[in-house]
Amino acid sequence: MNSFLQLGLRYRGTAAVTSAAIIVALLAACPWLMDTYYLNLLFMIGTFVITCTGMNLLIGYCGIVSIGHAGLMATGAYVSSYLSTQAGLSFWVVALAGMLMSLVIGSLIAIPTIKAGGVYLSMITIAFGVVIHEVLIRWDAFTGGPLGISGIPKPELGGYRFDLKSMYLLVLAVSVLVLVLIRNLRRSAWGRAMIATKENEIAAASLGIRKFAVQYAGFAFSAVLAGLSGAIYAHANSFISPDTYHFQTSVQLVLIVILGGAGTVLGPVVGATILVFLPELLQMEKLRMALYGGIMFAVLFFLPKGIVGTAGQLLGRKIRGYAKTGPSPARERNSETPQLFAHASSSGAVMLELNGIHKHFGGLHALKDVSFSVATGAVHSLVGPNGAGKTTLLNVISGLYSANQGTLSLRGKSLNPRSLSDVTMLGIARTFQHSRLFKELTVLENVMVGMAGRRRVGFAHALLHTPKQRRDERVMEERAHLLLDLIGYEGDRDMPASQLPYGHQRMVEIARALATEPDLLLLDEPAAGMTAAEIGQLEQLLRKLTAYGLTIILIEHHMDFVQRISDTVTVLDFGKVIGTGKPEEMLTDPRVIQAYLGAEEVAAGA
Ligand SMILES: Nc1ncnc2c1ncn2[C@@H]1O[C@H](COP(=O)(O)OP(=O)(O)OP(=O)(O)O)[C@@H](O)[C@H]1O
Repeated sequence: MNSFLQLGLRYRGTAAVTSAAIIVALLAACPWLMDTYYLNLLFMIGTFVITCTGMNLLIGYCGIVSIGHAGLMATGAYVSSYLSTQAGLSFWVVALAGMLMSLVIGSLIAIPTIKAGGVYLSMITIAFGVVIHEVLIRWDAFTGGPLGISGIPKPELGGYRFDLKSMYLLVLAVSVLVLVLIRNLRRSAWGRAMIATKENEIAAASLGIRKFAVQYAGFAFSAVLAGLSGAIYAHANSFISPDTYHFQTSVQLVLIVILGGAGTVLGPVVGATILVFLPELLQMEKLRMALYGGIMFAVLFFLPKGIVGTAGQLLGRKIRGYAKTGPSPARERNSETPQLFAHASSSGAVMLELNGIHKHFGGLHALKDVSFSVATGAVHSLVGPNGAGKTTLLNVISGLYSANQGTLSLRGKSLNPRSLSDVTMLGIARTFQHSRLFKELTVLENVMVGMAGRRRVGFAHALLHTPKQRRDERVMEERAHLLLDLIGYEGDRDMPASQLPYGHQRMVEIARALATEPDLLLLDEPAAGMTAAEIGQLEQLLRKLTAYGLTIILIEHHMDFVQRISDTVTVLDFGKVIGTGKPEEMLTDPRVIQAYLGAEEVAAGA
């Protein structure tokens, strides 16, 4: 049955490639099938597809809504037009120069944009678009001012001068290439890292993913594509002026992505086709902005996932680039995987040492002079009533918070973390009190994204789907399967994580943390919400991990579980350590019972 299913899905994959090839062939035949009016419209769609595929990377995958990309198109268009009209350089050289300048300007704008984040992010891009538009109007010597640049020559290749037909074919070829590149990227560790950062910055950082690196890569690539599309448009049209790169153009670009479906490979194609044809069909040139506003409102209200995203949902499967052409092939489960943890240190030595840790939140003193050490290969539990400071301590160890006072050392070396991702790379992984799986990613991808910090190939390898990228991807996929075997996950690994029952989410989150190859694993209430059977499975897993040499710090409220699994227990109350010792001693200590139950209940019980 399974092999029938796989055969069917493989057929479906081949059918998709064949259909795409037929559509491209039909589009390539268009110059001989239609008049110049429609060919011009198709050409416009192509230039939008190139820019908006880059913007889709930014909006749909990185979660950055740029409303200033018209400024980057203008950069490519003006630099290439200036160089070809003033210096007589060939289109191929000036287009490259336009792309490079867009990359430089895009990089300059990406830095403050990514650093600012949140609502300021889009405001910076709007300001950028407005500034560029002003520059185009006022810098006469370079831009020709309000009159723009005219007489821009058509590209030439080996003595052949391009006309509308060949420009259209060039745009078609570039659009197809760009769509393939983005599809490749989405299926790589870079694509997974981008989506992880967009969904949950903190969880992504806890896997060693540096937000700036992945978002900058997305911004830079989108800037290059905007520059390229600007250069192609300028040389096809022979004339450009500031009017082409108005604020309205930036809004139109965002609308194309959202209408088509942000985060879907084909979204920009569908969005651009509708937004180019619709005003023509409705003869609404003067009311174009009002029409865009109406469409934006309708899409956000009725189709928040855009046309392709919604169609994918309705069809019951994803039309996204990452949708696999078949389920992961049937494989033998392998729950004994010590090779995954070959680097773990020898037991007995001190793994982590905390000395006089203090943490304040304004007037609240959440941690007061916390000191204890954690032995390698041990399960060290942190217990204490609600608000005692357990999670705060885990946040300090994992680098999410920095301590106001005190020192930490890992394997005898001072742990002076600057960020969560730095700490992960030093060999500390964590889970969170409430599940933070990435819902847009599948179960398998959630585990694979845990390897993105250490095992990500170069951006160019990911874009081009090189043999090295394919090799690395296979290794990561195999490791992810082994980790899912290890946690005893029996369900569908290609299912989106959003559909997992809660207990499974917690276990998959542990597999994801293990994918970062830690020596020390921090678990914040992993058994919360689990059934008794699932807690039993968790217990077995933790025993196996410590047998492989991992050290575990566990926050848990299930005291019988803590008693069974822990080598050492530290009890916190009001941010202070009230004791560290063997579980049977600590959990029966009157101070601990009092901290949990409160003095009055203890007295009443006595
Ligand atoms: N980011 C923060 N800003 C302000 N106060 C905080 C912050 N994080 C924690 N606190 C406060 O610090 C104290 C300790 O909280 P913490 O979450 O560490 O306790 P806990 O022992 O993990 O509790 P629980 O078992 O309920 O999770 C609480 O009073 C909490 O409100």
